[in-house]
Amino acid sequence: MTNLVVQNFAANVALAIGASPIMSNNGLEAGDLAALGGGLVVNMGTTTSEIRSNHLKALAAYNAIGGPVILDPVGAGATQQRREGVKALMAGGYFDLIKGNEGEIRTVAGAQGVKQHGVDSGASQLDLKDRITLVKTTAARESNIVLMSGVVDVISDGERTFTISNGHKYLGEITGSGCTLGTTIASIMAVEREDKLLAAVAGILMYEIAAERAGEREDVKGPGTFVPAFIDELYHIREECVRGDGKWMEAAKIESA
Ligand SMILES: Nc1ncnc2c1ncn2[C@@H]1O[C@H](COP(=O)(O)OP(=O)(O)OP(=O)(O)O)[C@@H](O)[C@H]1O
Ligand SMILES: Cc1ncsc1CCO
Repeated sequence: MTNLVVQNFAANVALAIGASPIMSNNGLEAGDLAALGGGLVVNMGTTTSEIRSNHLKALAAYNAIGGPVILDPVGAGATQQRREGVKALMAGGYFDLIKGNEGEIRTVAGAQGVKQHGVDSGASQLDLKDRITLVKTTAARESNIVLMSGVVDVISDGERTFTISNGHKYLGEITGSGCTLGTTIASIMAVEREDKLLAAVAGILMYEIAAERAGEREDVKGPGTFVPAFIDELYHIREECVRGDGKWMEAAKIESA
């Protein structure tokens, strides 16, 4: 259940990595979809009160059978409606993973006075140490996984915390890079059920290493040519995985925090 801006992009990212997307804004069919064994992304990017009620129905359906659910509180710190929306969703069920940029995760954590001017985070207000502490404590409080994306991503399940420094600047110059990172993670969480943090880290690395490969290509001249190259590189990493070739992971820049 993603926003109207990125639906097509998110479906293409899902296909590239070998997942099987279905864009459904109808909470009444969520029970049938949950039974298929996939994951759910609840993305608040273009939410209305009607969409929120569908999100809550879907959340209940996936929670009922333990299917993995991700919350992407897009633009959470930008408007009062979105701040209230985050609270309503978090009170309405369990999210296995909450992901967002700095402004969004600060809002999820309950910080006052966060001022996002759009869906982007804007200039960072926190140093890396404070970002790590915020992510770790919020994950411990919610008993789930929290991912704060950015140039350096911070992810924690409250006990294990990692920073990941892969990615490419063009990810910050296109719409939906955070949203489709959520699509990627949800797809892997649907398959790797034992260790959700491992699933999420694998998704981040696949996504960001594909972005690095795309950004370095000679045919990529800027954000416009980056998007199709990025989808191709996600597809290439998926093909390498299918062949049992895991060399792509040697590019991982991950540290325990
Ligand atoms: N300058 C950058 N260098 C490397 N990676 C980046 C950069 N900017 C963003 N990213 C990566 O892009 C992805 C999305 O992160 P970002 O924080 O930009 O999401 P977002 O603000 O929620 O995006 P959107 O609202 O456009 O969906 C992450 O994988 C992040 O690591
Ligand atoms: C630009 C934009 N506005 C609402 S959702 C979205 C896509 C990036 O999250």
